[in-house]
Amino acid sequence: MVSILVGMDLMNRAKLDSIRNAGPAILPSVLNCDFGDLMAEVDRLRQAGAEILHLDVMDGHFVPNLTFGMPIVEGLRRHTDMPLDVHLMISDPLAYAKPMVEAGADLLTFHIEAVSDPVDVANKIRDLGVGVGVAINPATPLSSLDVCLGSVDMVLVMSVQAGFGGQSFNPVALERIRELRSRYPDLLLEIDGGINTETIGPAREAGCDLFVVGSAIISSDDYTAAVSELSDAMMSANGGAR
Ligand SMILES: O=C(CO)[C@@H](O)[C@H](O)COP(=O)(O)O
Ligand SMILES: [Co+2]
Repeated sequence: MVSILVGMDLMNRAKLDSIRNAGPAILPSVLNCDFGDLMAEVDRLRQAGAEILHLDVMDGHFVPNLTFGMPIVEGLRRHTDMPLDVHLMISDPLAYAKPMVEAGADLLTFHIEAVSDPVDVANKIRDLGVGVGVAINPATPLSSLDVCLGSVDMVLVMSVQAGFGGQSFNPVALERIRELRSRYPDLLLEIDGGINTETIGPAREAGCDLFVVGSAIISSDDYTAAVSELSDAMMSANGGAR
């Protein structure tokens, strides 16, 4: 069991490096895809050029929406070698961190609003051998992250209130990305919510590395065209804020 865990840790750390080196990158969220055809949806996203998957885990308690847990993550892990970026919108991230890692998560992100001791949560997730991220909702003061920024690999700046796909982009996220980028030049920054061809460029100019996109891809009839248009908008923006 120990050697299996050690092997899994090495694999997860390698995937974390590939996430870190992928930026700037588009991460499709499967939240609004066809769950009756999930693995084919993942194949379509992969063929469209996606390299990392973003998985939105919601518990119906921290957010008023319920999605999926370890069995789906584990099924996706067996189906694809893409790194799995797991966004935990749950009230008790430590209760599920180890099972999520065992299911195949490569990067586990908890919400700052959900925990009382974010340093302890970050350290315990890191000890599982995966990358650790902290997410912040638009209404939460950015200063609440200060205590744990030295303990995480990534900050996920929410550009919508966590809970649902298809919401409108909140530009407060751009100010936050700018501020975090200027204070922490090497910190991995991800943005999530309302990212489309209009918003991805400004987010890159603000200094963001990873761009989660749900409905702007999934509501398209042609995932390849959607990813390509997003990629063009992302790459033509000046990412020099870093
Ligand atoms: O975490 C969330 C929502 O809480 C996201 O990952 C959404 O799934 C992104 O969807 P769009 O806003 O791009 O439709
Ligand atoms: Co998300």
